[in-house]
Amino acid sequence: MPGKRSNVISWDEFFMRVAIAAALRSKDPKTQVGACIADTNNRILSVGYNGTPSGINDDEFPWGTSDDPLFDKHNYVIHAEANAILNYRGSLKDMQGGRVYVTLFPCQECAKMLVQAGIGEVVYLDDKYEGTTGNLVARSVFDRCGVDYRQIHLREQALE
Ligand SMILES: O=c1ccn([C@H]2C[C@H](O)[C@@H](COP(=O)(O)O)O2)c(=O)[nH]1
Ligand SMILES: [Zn+2]
Repeated sequence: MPGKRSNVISWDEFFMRVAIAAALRSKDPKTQVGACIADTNNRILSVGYNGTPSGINDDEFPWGTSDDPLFDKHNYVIHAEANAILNYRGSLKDMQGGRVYVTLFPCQECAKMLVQAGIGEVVYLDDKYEGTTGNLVARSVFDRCGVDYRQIHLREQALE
């Protein structure tokens, strides 16, 4: 009888790859973000990526930044973490102590939302806004609210 495969990917890697797959759906030409929420039993609860509100066609949306707030994408886009929380159709109680896997360290608004959703740990890939005010506030929110956060790095993985 053949033995079982042993070189399977870890839960961390699995959920982060799901978050990456979600980010691939993003129409933002500069920054694509994906989020995957897993519960304490390693079940995926929800997934999201940064995109426009459902009433705005993301194919026709002007995806730039502008001095005019009405034409700046930042004022319209729903962040990946927010979409992951909002996409969940079950009870928010299910997220208590769960983990969110994000391809980019959350902004301060998402940090507050993740705390309120009951997320216990943030696992992230990229931190390209490290050191900015929003990034420092987000870390402060997590620190004050007892939410752990850690960065992971993915290795190349082919199916064998
Ligand atoms: O917590 C976050 C922070 C940002 N995003 C999204 C929102 C925007 O679509 C991009 C950021 O655009 P920049 O041009 O890099 O400022 O990332 C998110 O989903 N979650
Ligand atoms: Zn955000």
